[in-house]
Amino acid sequence: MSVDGDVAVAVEHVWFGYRKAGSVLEDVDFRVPAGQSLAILGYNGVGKTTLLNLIVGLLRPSKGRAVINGKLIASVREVFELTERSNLIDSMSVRDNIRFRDLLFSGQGPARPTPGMEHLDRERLVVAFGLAEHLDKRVDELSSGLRKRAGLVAGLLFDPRLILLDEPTNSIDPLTRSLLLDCVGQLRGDGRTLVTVTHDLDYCWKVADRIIVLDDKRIALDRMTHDFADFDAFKKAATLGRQATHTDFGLTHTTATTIK
Ligand SMILES: Nc1ncnc2c1ncn2[C@@H]1O[C@H](COP(=O)(O)OP(=O)(O)OP(=O)(O)O)[C@@H](O)[C@H]1O
Repeated sequence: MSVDGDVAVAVEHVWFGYRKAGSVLEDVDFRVPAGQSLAILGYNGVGKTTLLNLIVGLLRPSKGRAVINGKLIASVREVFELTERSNLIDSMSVRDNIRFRDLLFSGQGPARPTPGMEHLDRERLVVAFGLAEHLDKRVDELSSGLRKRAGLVAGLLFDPRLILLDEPTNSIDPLTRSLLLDCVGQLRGDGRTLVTVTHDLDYCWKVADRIIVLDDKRIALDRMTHDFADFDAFKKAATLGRQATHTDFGLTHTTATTIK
């Protein structure tokens, strides 16, 4: 089964459910043209991570298909997925994780620049994300922000063409966030295909060409970001026009009632 030439990812009438959670996605259908930066949005638990896992083949649709175009993206090496727990093995150091990836990918796909394994601490990505001093720490000894940075760098070092990011801006500090936005902007400028699952609307506005909003198991909105006049209009659409209402949580002591 083939995919149209310039399509990097095809999600075709996909249905999926977990045994316990029941149906999660119903008839989800879209294509990601090569070189597009797509953001997938939607409220907690709507099925965004599930969709990413269907694309990379970790899950199998009950109906339809989700495929990566093998003509454009020829090997596993060219696909990088940053998962929420990060794509690293906890019990190994960051350096060993990168070595392991290098070993796994050696001989796969067309010749591409490989990270200088002997001088990892001097690799541009490692230096830029401030990882040099953390290379020999075990992943499970890193803070969650450092783990995210390490996961990103370990994936990007191998020059992927299809980059799938699950909540990349979660738990990172403002400086790293701005580095990440810069980095994603450059990857987008370089024609890589990006699919980001996120709640970060500012990230979408800055580095996504298109947003898909999932709601109630289906695609509720599929729009190009340049279609919106300004960030406020974008934000309204991306949140499906819903607004938080004021809620009294009963946590204040402004009333003089005491429990006896
Ligand atoms: N392994 C699993 N087994 C059973 N149910 C699951 C599993 N993973 C996710 N679910 C359920 O499927 C639904 C979709 O989960 P998913 O993680 O894809 O949502 P999400 O949109 O990424 O959420 P969030 O924004 O909170 O990260 C949720 O109801 C979740 O509880």
